[in-house]
Amino acid sequence: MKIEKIEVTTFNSTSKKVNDTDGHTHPGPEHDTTEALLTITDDEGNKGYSFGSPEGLRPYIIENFVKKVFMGEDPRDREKLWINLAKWQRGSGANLTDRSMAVAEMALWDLAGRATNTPVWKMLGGYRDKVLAYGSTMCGDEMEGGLATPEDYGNFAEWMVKRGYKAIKLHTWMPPVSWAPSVEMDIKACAAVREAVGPDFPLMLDANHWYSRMDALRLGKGIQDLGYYWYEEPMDEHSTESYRWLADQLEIPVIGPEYAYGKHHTRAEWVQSKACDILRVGVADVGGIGPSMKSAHLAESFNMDCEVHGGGAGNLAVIGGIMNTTWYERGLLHPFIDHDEVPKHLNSIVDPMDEDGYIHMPTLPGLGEDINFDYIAERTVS
Ligand SMILES: O=C(O)[C@H](O)[C@@H](O)[C@@H](O)C(=O)NO
Ligand SMILES: [Mg+2]
Repeated sequence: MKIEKIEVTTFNSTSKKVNDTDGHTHPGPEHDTTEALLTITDDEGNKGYSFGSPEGLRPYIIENFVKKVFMGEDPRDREKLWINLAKWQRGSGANLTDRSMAVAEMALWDLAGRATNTPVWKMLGGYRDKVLAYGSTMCGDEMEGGLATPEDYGNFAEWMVKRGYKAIKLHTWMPPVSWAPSVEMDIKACAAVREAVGPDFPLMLDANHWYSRMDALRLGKGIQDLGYYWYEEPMDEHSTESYRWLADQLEIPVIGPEYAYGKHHTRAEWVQSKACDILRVGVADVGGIGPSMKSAHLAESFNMDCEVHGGGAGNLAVIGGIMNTTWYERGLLHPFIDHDEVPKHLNSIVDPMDEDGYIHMPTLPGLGEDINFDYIAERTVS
């Protein structure tokens, strides 16, 4: 098997989500967008697919990095190809991102799964065929009836419990909301949710990223008193020592890192430094499924859980292949967003949740995405 073709199909679609000036996602008016599909084809006609952004898969990235490393190589040699791509990253002038690496690497996994009629989560070890989901809210906003007040969070939590979620994570208010960040308001929102769901329901807080140590400690103690299950990303994650300092002072488990650069190497530093009680990894954050599995296995070696950041086929596959995890992050949710609505470029969502709150691993070969190729072909722009 030899990689013969690497193509990016950019196509028109629509979205009901918009990003604020801090990059956080919120509901918005339906608008046109462009998406991108990477296709890798080998000399036996096997194909692997992976969705990404047109910017992350732009010709400069594909021609100068992905093709240089992948073309002519055996698509099954994922570790060799990923390492060689990672070596290019250092000299790429920050053009080759972990997220772009992840899209390219996941297309290799998808090709291998489709070629052998095997779901990727089974190739990764097939540890579980279903996983409980937690409802992960969007960041707070100032929308009437949205996530604008602690009561809004409490009401939405009641809805999520009725929908079947067995845990809930809040993302509270962050800039550019005019008065955010606010430790007091974060604690009020967490208290309203605790009140809404009762004393034993698992709750987590994913805070503002930019709090100071003292504010992060104050907030951590506040949610600790409310019996929260884990505390996530209250400070800039590039200060490992700040998280070691915080974790040392709190009973509530501190989880991370989510977005700190450095892949599985950074995660090794966090475990070694005792900067987290639960490790965090996501395919987009560390460059794909391979480095995610390395991170999860690292945590396992320390009897530590590793909770996966974000939804989607790649993260779900990692969860299906590892023992030391409990949840699938389903979201980001909002009262104005129907998470069960099927994106137009798919025939079905990859993470339907049953009435008991479980996501079942996909049965399709490869990553398991049920791609609507006709829709993509009809709206291809390049
Ligand atoms: O807006 C963001 O920072 C991300 O969407 C983030 O909130 C979300 O993916 C997350 O932190 N999950 O844990
Ligand atoms: Mg997070």
